[in-house]
Amino acid sequence: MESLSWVILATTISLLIMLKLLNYPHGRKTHPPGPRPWPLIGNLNLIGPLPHQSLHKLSQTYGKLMYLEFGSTPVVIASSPEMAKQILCTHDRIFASRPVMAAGKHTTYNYHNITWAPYGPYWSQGRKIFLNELFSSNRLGSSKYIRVEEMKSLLSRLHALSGVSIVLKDHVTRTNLNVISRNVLGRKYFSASREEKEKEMVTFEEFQEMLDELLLLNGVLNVGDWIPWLRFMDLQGYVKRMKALCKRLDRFYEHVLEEHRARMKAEGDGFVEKDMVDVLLKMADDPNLEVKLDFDSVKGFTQDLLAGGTDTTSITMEWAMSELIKQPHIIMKAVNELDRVIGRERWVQETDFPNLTFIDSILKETMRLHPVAVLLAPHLALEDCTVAGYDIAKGTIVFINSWSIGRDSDIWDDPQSFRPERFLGRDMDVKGQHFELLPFGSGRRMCPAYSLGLKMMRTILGNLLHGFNWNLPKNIKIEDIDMEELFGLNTQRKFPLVVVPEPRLAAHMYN
Ligand code: HEM
Repeated sequence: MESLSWVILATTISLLIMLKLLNYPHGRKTHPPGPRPWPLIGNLNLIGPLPHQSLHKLSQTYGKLMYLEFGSTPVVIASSPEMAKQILCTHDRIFASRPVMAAGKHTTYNYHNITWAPYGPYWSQGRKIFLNELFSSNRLGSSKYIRVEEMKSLLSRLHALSGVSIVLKDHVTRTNLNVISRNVLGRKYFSASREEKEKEMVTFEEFQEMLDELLLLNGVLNVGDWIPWLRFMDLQGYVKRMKALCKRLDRFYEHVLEEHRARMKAEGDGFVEKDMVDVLLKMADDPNLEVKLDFDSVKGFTQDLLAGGTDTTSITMEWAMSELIKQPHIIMKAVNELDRVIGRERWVQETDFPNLTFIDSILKETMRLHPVAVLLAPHLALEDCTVAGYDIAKGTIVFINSWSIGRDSDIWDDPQSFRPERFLGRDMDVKGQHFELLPFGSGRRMCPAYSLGLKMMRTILGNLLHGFNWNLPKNIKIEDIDMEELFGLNTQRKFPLVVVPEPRLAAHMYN
């Protein structure tokens, strides 16, 4: 009896494999060109540890709209401005959802945040809250003092480290996390070191490590997502890690919410929202809200804000400084602009940016070559659709390869070179209207906080260059700076950039 079952199973699998091979491409649908998928694994064998680079190479053979199968899931990759425009603008609504994936389920309270929420009333209400309540120009204006204070504190911290080798990203991340947590949570909930740990439940390093793990797990190719019948085995152990991380993060959010709820209760009718968690908690209490928010929503949204606002900016700063240190003449040009526009007796402010066109070009050039979200976030086709004459079936997962678009020689002269001048006098911004440059995406799912991200990056980069000369540690030469990447939802340098700051302005400026 047992051997009969084995024969039936083997025959069924062979038949399935033969049907798959005979039926490629499927039915009458003409999906975009792409490599022939293998049974069971599809094209996963072609994807290396840096998926955006593997896909970039494949697109040079198969074209700017390419069809693959990851396991049994249909996937389309768009690698040109025109194809990105088709997905994010022409057919924006059809591609406005997110796929169901383990990261959304296990690390964001079962899709209760914005980033992983499927397109629908919950997402659209959350997005409105982000845009109208949390990132409105009024709110960004009234929290400017926090950004100014934290910027000053970064500059004096770096001044105290003059002549010392530092991991630049750690310092910028700390500043971002301070800004974001004061905005979102009302204060810094992290103690500076383990010695001070009794003051708070988590140190800055521990929280940073949790965020790194979160971003990594949100970007990994988890086999169970693509080959559903293997899901239960959790072959790479990612789901186990997601669940463990979620528990640790949840303890932290519970602690934050408990404090906020206690103040809300104590103040009763006189309660006034002081931070974003207050705003969200008040909404969770609102019976008239179109879609009910619960405490998981408050935690999910809070996590979006903390994770979205911290690493994105510091990773971009680290890439910018890595490129600049390799080309000191660009730093000289930037510093000349700063001396001319700002002078030596004040720091760069957010309002200076219309006059700092070269620094702005450095930022754009950094985001062209090193977009943090190299594949944006996955989009899901909600309906069958035709793009550039090809059929894309409902349920297809679409990635926009913004890394590849930034390296396309049809669009960019000498694309591999870091040349900020290419943006001078060119009418191209990063706000989702120019599909050649999409660091924040475009359309309905575009980053809702791009304006905060830009404010932070511009002032940090401007002041790092204004306040310091940057050297490499003695034993490191410019040729030693490699530009290897580590893939994740945010793609960062594989090896952190170590630099030595030397003050450039008079000592009183740093106090
Ligand atoms: C350098 C700064 C930043 C960059 C480059 C960036 C980039 C992006 C990108 C590429 C997306 C996905 C777009 C798509 O799916 O097509 C995104 C979405 C998102 N970002 Fe940002 N971001 C930045 C800063 C921030 C900040 C400061 C926050 C919050 C404080 C934030 C919160 C979010 C959220 C919640 C989403 C999900 C939107 C949705 O699915 O509807 N980001 N961001």
